[in-house]
Amino acid sequence: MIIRADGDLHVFAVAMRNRFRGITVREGILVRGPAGWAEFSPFLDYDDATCVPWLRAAREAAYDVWPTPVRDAVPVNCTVPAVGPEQAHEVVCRSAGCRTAKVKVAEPGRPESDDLARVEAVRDALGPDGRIRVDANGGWDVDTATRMITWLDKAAGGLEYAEQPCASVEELAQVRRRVDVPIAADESIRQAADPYRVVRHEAADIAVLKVQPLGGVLSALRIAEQIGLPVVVSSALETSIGIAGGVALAAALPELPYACGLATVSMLTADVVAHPLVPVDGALPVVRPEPDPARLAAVAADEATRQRWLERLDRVEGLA
Ligand SMILES: O=C(O)CCC(=O)c1ccccc1C(=O)O
Ligand SMILES: [Mg+2]
Repeated sequence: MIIRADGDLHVFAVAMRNRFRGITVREGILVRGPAGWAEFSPFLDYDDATCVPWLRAAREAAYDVWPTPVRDAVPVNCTVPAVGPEQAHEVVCRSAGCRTAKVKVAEPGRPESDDLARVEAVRDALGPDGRIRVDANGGWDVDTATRMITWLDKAAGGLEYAEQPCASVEELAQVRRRVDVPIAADESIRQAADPYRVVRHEAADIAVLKVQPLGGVLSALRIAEQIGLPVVVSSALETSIGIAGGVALAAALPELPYACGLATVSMLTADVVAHPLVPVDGALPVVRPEPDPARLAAVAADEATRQRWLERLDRVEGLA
C-alpha cells in the first residue's frame, strides 16, 4: 500500500522559530487518505531505512483507525530550547498555562554554566510548584551526567526526571544507579532495534514514546502496554497533522502520569490548520484537525524541495 495513490499530496517547508538540536527548518509531506490526513516528516539527515517506521506511521494515519480515547485533554510540557536565561524565562511565561517545562541541556560547545542558568531561569518563571525535566539527548558521559544531574537538580529546586543523559543503554543504567533523579529513555527506545532492552538493563524509570519513529499510534501503544514503565508521549516537531497522532496515542493510554512533550507546534513559524494544536490551560484538546487550504498553500515547498521529497518517498516506499 503506497500513500501516494490517493493524490492530494503536499510537500511543506516551515522554518523553526529557534534552532532546535541543529534543526532550522521542518520539511515533509502531508497527504489525505481515506481515514484522515497523514504527515511523513523524517529528519533531513536520516537515511532511507531509518524513514521506514515514519512511513508506516503515515500510512496508518491515512488508512487505519486510531484507538478510542479515554480522556479528552492531554496535559503538556513547554519545551525550552538551549537558549539564554532571558529567552528561557519568556518561553515559560508564554506557554499557555503549562505547569511542566522540559529544558534542553548538554548542547555541544556550550558551557555547563549555561545549562544551570537556563534551569534557574525556568524555575523562576514557573514558580515553586511547577515541574522541571531536562533532556540531554545523550550528550554526556557517565561522570558528566552524574555531576550535571546533581547540580541541575539543585539549580532547579528538584528535577522531575533527566531524559537520555547518555547515549547508550549501559551508560543510562550506570547513571541511574548513581543519582536520585529518575531517568527517562528517548533515543534508547526510538532508535533501538529492541525498545525493551532499556527495561532488561534497568536503565530507565520512564519511557518517552514518539509516534513517527515508532511506526504509528498502534505500534507505539503496543510498546506502551509491554514496556512496563510510565510513558511520556513526545513530538518529532510535526505540524498539527503529525501532532494529532501523538495526541491520539496519549489519549488512548490507560495511565498518563506525566505531561507530554506535544506542545511544539509553536516552535514552527507556521502551521497548516486553522486551529493549531497548541495548549489551552496547559493541555491539548483530543481532536484531529484538518489542513486549511490557504495555510497549506502558504507553506508549500519550492519545486526542487518537492521533487527531493517525492523521490525520498519513492525510495522509502520501495523499502517498506
Ligand atoms: O518533548 C518535547 O517537549 C518536545 C520534543 C523534543 O524534545 C524533540 C523533538 C524532536 C526531536 C527530538 C526531541 C527530543 O525529545 O529529544
Ligand atoms: Mg528527548
